[in-house]
Amino acid sequence: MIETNVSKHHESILEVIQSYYQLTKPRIIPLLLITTAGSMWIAAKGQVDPILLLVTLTGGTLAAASAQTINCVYDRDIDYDMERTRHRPLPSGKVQPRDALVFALALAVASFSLLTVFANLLAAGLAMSGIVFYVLVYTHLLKRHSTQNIVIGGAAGAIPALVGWAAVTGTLSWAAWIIFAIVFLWTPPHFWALALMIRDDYAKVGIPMLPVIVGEKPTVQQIWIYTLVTVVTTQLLVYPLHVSGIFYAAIALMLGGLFIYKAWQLLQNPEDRSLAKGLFLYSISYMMLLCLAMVVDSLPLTHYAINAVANQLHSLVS
Ligand code: HEM
Ligand SMILES: CC(C)=CCC/C(C)=C/CC/C(C)=C/COP(=O)(O)OP(=O)(O)O
Repeated sequence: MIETNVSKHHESILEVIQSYYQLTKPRIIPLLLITTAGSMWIAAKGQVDPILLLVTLTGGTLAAASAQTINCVYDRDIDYDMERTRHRPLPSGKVQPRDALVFALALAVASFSLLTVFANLLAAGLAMSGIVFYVLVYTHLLKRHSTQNIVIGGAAGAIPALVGWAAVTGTLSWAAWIIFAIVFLWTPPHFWALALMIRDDYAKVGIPMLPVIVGEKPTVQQIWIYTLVTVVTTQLLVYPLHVSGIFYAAIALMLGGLFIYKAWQLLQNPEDRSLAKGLFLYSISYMMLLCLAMVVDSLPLTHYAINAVANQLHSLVS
């Protein structure tokens, strides 16, 4: 009897923890952290202090979790009406809105303190501005009112790249803004590909996502343009900025080529949902591998290997 009660108690604690965990929309956070890491490695020229890395990624996680939790509180009405989001902790009644807000505040305070003490005030301030931008500009001002919601709101998702750069250098340089721009420009193809697949859900609750308002063809045209501009922007780190080298340039071109190819296929068949799904899934691998290439390219070992190969080639030719 006692045993049953104890195990029930444990089960409910676990359920509560799981509900709070779900409030943070945890599946998106790793990719935000990968962009932060890519930025940190370039900023540190391949030699990142492991403690600073840990602190920055933890602070970034706490800030993103806070932002997502507040978004869950704000959007609990429409989340209840959409099939995809109905089972989230607030619409399903597992967590009370007030408790979720206290949780979000605690996460934000923890993030700000950690980043201020162990990184710097600029990194901490940027993380907080990410929360404010995502909640105020995207969730409150734009999401329900403009077809440009995710274009402008997408800036919030690009802020972690600035946080990473700031944590390492204490300032923001051109390169930091280029990495910001890469994530910013990548967001419309990433999200609109998904929105093409689930536009009926958004239409049902009156969210003016681009495919709901203008239809498939103009949406895929926009996706096409943003994809091209994203791929061109990735090369600015190589030229004129010279912060990344030949390894990154080659990988970014290959990944970009495939991104363009998939966007082109969709441009030819705007109503094909499996192509939209393919582009959405690829957009995630694309960003992950692109940031990984930034990291590998920045490592001293990579410079060493590329110089060795270049010297070999040189001696073969001469
Ligand atoms: C305003 C900007 C953005 C919007 C509106 C958006 C929206 C979405 C939505 C609705 C999903 C589906 C999630 C679900 O099924 O619950 C998704 C998935 C995802 N997003 Fe975004 N996204 C944005 C920006 C970003 C950014 C900046 C990143 C990271 C750099 C990102 C990373 C991901 C990942 C990794 C997934 C897949 C999650 C999974 O495995 O289910 N997103 N996004
Ligand atoms: C530095 C810092 C704290 C940055 C925060 C950035 C952040 C949390 C970006 C997330 C972007 C995102 C996945 C939006 C989901 O849209 P949605 O909420 O409209 O999706 P839904 O339809 O699933 O609710």
